[in-house]
Amino acid sequence: MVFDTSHANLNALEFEVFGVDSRTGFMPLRPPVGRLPALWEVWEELLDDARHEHLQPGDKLGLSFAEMARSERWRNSLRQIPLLPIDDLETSQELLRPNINTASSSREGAIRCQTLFTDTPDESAFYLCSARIELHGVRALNIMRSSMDEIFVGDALAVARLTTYLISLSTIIGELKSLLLDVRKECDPEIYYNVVRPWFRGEDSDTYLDPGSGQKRRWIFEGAGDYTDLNMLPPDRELSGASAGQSSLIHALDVFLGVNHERPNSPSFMKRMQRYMPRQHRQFLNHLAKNPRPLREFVMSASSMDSNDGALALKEAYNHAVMSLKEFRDSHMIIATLYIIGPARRAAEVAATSLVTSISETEAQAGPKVPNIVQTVPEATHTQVTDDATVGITGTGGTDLVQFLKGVRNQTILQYDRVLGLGFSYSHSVPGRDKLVTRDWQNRRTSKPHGHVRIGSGPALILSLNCSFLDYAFLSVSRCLRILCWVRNDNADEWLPSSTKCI
Ligand code: HEM
Repeated sequence: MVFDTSHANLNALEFEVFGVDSRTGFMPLRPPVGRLPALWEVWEELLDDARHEHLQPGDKLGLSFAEMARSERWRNSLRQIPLLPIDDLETSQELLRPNINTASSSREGAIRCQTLFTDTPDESAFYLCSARIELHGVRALNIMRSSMDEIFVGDALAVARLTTYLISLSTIIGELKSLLLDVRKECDPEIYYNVVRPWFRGEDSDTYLDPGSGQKRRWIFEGAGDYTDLNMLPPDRELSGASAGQSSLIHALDVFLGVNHERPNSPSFMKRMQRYMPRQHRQFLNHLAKNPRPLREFVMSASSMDSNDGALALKEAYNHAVMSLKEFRDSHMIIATLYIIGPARRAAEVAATSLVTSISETEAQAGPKVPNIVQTVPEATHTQVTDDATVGITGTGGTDLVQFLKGVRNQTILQYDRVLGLGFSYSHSVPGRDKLVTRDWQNRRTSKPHGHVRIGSGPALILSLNCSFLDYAFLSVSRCLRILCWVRNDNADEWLPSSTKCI
């Protein structure tokens, strides 16, 4: 099978043009500068002070007066430093990304963190986990590049090679999953949640109650303007917290495999996170997305045009790679549960217990009638984590994390299902009604028929479709009005073309 090559300008992706190195991928080739040039020495000194003083987040449970005073002293010295010139940056738009710490900043085994908020091994392990994934992902990037070349050629040999590449890609994604799960070896969930994580909340991350005023407080970025609501921030002033959702590698895998997280009316979280990537990496993703011959479409047309072993093996390899990415996201949900949801619940329980204890102690001291007790005690004991657990837990990138992570996982599997149906197609009339068995939203195979589709003759037409949208039975009318669909042979536990199996 040979494809029209008239607009195939992506036969060899020029990764280097986009700052993607063939050895380190999205990670910089050289170690980052240890200290900024002399002009910015005053910033470096402030950072030294902050580390020396062991500053604590303002909402830390049991923050002492001494700690509060140290933070305030440090903030005062910050307020007094002169404004340093950044004219060059302003005119050249060098970074083109919002102004906050991000997930982006060698060999895999030889990396270490230069600066930490908390100086804990747990914080270091957390960053190194992301860095190792990014570095290991170089193999995936190289596969993408070679795959694009094969798609450009598009003949039978290319289909065979692409199949091999996709099989390797699945293995690599599986290894990324193991690297992710390895974070558990050196990063303690309680330390991560209570000590490390508060440092990288952004403007849109968890809000929490100020123990003094009882009011919700947010990060205040002094001098950043009078914006109090994220929605009022223009795109270049939005200040999200750091999130590995900014990992260029995972975005690249999505784009390459055709996993689409976009929504019709507002930019998706994933799109928003791309603003926090280095400019060139964002451009790389856009370039990848604009590929005139995306992988998924290639696989779909190969398997609809040809039902030979090669095309079927390609489809299987593609599906397998999508499934691996879905499994990566399953593991990621396990990690998010272990590191955020679990500790948030436990912290809320501790806070609730100490609230009850405080109330009973105060009642015991003050006698049976204690006016205003409910107002004073919660102020002294309420913490950000209680808020988390009762209101809904927010990720550092500002998402309702449980709902969000399930959403992206489901979006991944959607691609798998759609292609799964493609091997089975027929082009003209089918007697009677076909029973249509689908996979449901959670990807559980349903054994009972969900609906029926009735097919007319001549140019095939769907006369009635009786299944819900969420079942998303794959039905696609191709250019020649062929209807592609599948049916399930319940006895043999396999999917068959509807033309060979009419139930
Ligand atoms: C202890 C480790 C981790 C925790 C607790 C964690 C937690 C989260 C949370 C809460 C979100 C929701 C978005 C937000 O509001 O921030 C998220 C998103 C995301 N994280 Fe992680 N994460 C961890 C490690 C990683 C690593 C190592 C990677 C890969 C480099 C990664 C990749 C992603 C991606 C790509 C998203 C966007 C959603 C998706 O594509 O599935 N995470 N993470």
